[in-house]
Amino acid sequence: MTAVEVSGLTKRFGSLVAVDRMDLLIDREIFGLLGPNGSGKTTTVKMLTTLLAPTEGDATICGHSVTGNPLAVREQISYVPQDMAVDQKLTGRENVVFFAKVYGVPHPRETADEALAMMDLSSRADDLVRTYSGGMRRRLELAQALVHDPAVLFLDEPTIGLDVAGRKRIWEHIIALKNRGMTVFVTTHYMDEADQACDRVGIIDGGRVVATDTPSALKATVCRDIVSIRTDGTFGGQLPEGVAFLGRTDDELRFEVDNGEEAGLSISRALTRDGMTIRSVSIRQPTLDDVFLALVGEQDETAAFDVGQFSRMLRRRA
Ligand SMILES: Nc1ncnc2c1ncn2[C@@H]1O[C@H](COP(=O)(O)OP(=O)(O)OP(=O)(O)O)[C@@H](O)[C@H]1O
Repeated sequence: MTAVEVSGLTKRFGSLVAVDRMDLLIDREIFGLLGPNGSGKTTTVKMLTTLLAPTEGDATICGHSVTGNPLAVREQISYVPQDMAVDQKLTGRENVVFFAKVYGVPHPRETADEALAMMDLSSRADDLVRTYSGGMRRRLELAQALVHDPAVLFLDEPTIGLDVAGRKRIWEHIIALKNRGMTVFVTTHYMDEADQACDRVGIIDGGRVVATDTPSALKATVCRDIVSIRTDGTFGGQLPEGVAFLGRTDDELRFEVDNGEEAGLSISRALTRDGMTIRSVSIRQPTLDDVFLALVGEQDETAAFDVGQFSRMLRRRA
């Protein structure tokens, strides 16, 4: 039975279509839902975790309908939102045991210890959570989510606010859970992490899934070299033959070309002729970020990232 089956899932808020006729099949894999701010990721996760009723369509989790049998769905899933509550005045173990009791797990203490061990937290289990690093708190949240042995784990931005080492470790744990047979549905802003860790990704824009595939298959759709040029000035759009404009982020223009080394020079000349100042030129293979840019288009980096939400997250993890 497919772990997650989404069919025509739609959510409208008044005239706004937040999620538009989504179809997905996800099973025993890490599936990353990627999209800019406001594209419908959280709304999707809320519908799949039975926290929000769809306007149309349905989804099943391990065969149970989110609309028809939400209680059965809840038995099969865990959801770790960005702002999950852990009690800082309790120890790690006390937090996880509390969760195990809430779920009615038969042996809460033993189950909590297993979950803590799985997240490499046994040695710090009796320390107060307020002494934990951000990465440890995130692992504690994962341990809490594991106490009732869910078939499907939903994670909202699991690595946001963590340092590089903390992020790497969280992904190692997520991959280990997948290898134990769990299905993991994750939302993230970090393309490089999705590229490395996700078996498949779905790119959502304006509530519509515009592409679903493995990161390598998606990158293969942008099969040429990428020339990325940092500039000042306004891009006039005049380009040498064979050069396709991929998009821009801040002061960086990206182009898709057959031969990066040859094209880098001719594009630079064309931009200079337009009165632009070239700051740097780099040539590389396509990344998932290029695919995202090609499909979703120009992103305002400040809008694509909720600074207030991020600051609250950092304070919470401090
Ligand atoms: N309760 C609500 N009432 C009205 N509109 C809503 C509600 N919840 C979400 N929306 C709108 O639905 C759209 C999708 O929002 P959603 O939170 O799902 O996006 P997202 O991709 O998760 O964004 P982010 O990356 O910021 O979390 C947005 O335009 C948002 O403003």
